[in-house]
Amino acid sequence: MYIVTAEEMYGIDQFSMKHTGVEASILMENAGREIAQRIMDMVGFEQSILVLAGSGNNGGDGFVIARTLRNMGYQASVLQVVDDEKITGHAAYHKHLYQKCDGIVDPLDKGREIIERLDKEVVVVDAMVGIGVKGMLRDPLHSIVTQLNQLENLTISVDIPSGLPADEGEADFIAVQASHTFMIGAIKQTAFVQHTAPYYGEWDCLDIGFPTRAFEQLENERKIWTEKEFQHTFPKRSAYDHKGDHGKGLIIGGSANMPGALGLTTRAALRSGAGLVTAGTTDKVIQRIATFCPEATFLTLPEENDHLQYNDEIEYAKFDAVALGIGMGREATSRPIIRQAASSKLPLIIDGDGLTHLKEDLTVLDGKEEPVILTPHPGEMAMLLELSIKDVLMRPFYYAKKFAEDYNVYVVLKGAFTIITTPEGKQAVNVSGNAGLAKGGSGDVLTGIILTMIMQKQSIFEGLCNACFIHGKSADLLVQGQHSEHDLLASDVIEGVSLVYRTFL
Ligand SMILES: NC(=O)C1=CN([C@@H]2O[C@H](COP(=O)(O)OP(=O)(O)OC[C@H]3O[C@@H](n4cnc5c(N)ncnc54)[C@H](O)[C@@H]3O)[C@@H](O)[C@H]2O)[C@@H](O)CC1
Ligand SMILES: Nc1ncnc2c1ncn2[C@@H]1O[C@H](COP(=O)(O)OP(=O)(O)O)[C@@H](O)[C@H]1O
Ligand SMILES: [K+]
Repeated sequence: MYIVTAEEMYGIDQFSMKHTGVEASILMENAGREIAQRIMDMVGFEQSILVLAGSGNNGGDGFVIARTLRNMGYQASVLQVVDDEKITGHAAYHKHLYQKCDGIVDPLDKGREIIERLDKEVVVVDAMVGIGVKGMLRDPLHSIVTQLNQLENLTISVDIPSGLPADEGEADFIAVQASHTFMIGAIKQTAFVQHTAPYYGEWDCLDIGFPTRAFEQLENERKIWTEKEFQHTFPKRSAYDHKGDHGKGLIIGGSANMPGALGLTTRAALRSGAGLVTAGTTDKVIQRIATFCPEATFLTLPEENDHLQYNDEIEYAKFDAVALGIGMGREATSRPIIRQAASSKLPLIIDGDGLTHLKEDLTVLDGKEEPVILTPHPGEMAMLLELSIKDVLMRPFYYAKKFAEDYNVYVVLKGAFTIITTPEGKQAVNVSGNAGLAKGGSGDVLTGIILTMIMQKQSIFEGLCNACFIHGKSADLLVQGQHSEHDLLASDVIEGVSLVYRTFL
């Protein structure tokens, strides 16, 4: 499923109409009928349904929904939240149809009273404004939305909660707080932005017949990565495989105060299926983590002040990929390791403290031909871009893409919705995972899984998406079973990888 801005959605619309000849009022009929079907799955005959219809095509969807529900025997009526003369075009056509089918339309001047007296059992369908919203809602919509948000009624938004912008980057708005949103044709970008996502409530995205080609012509490819994509792309193993077929990974990091991080990454890489994993770290760290990952091999690296020190004896050629920076600390003596690893001919993952070192000298990426993967959380992304965390959270798609393109790297911007971006700007969002992962060590586990995935027979992009999917799904399956979001530990997430494989493969 594609993730779009408002402008891209209008582009899909125009393309579909131009290239297939489908009419806008038919798309509206499809949208309204699909959503009505979903409402019927949720609501009983005994409940009344009040559709709030606005002036644009979103309101037009509302009239189709009300007509379909009434035809199926439901008690539905429309409160028109704009004056009659504002209803034009396809919305006017569907209003006319609705009224010809004996549909009731209450006018705007009754609006305040109707909403004030609304029984809490009444289901509200919000078809006031869709992706055509411009700026802050004006009255009467502003006051209707304020009123509505104080009620506890089940509220189902059509396409997008009214008032909410479809595009990231907007801070000032007032919007319907929906219980459910049924998006039409494609997922709107703000469904994955931290301060706007909660307005959608639970959501689903419905197909209304836009042709695939309409999505393929989009300049920015943004998709959601779900179990379908995971199952479709995850490489199968052959009966004759040997350990060399599943990658020899090197993990460099660890310091006296953070030995566990490296242990988590190493064990996660092993559990997710790497052929061989070597942890390159100080002798002290090896002593502390060796029993946690008995299948790993170790490479003792020199240290100074309990931190890794640059050394030119690492034989990179023996490995297929490197992950670097985990629990490494920020001592300047460790920094040259980044340049050294970047000059190896291997795919390179830079995580945690490695990103802080990288920021000191981004020229280490110059001319590197093999894939480089950065795995920042929003704080690290902000540090790399010299912005505030608030800026990054406001436009995560834009900033991840900008950095990926500017530096020719893959960016895995972590969070409740992790955004994976290729150097060409293609993006995917992983939605698996839960707040049980908001704990120290979760990111280290992800890095281990990423290392393994990029060494398997799949593209780097697919490998990154699958790694994020596995990591989040492990946490999801574990909190559905013996764990909760409170007690879940990063080390549990490693063991949960088995559950993911057994459930989905
Ligand atoms: N072919 C299509 O174009 C389809 C469109 N669909 C629906 O059409 C919607 C987009 O339709 P439109 O482009 O007509 O736009 P909308 O219906 O989203 O909104 C435009 C209307 O909202 C009013 N408005 C905008 N900003 C406002 C503000 N700040 N305060 C108060 N009123 C404001 C405008 O005056 C205008 O009348 C989608 O969200 C979707 O629900 C669906 O019917 C599917 C097919
Ligand atoms: N609320 C959440 N919902 C889903 N995933 C989350 C949530 N919070 C954190 N995560 C995931 O957990 C990981 C945390 O990584 P990071 O912040 O680097 O942690 P650490 O540095 O402690 O290892 C990321 O993969 C992130 O996507
Ligand atoms: K709406």
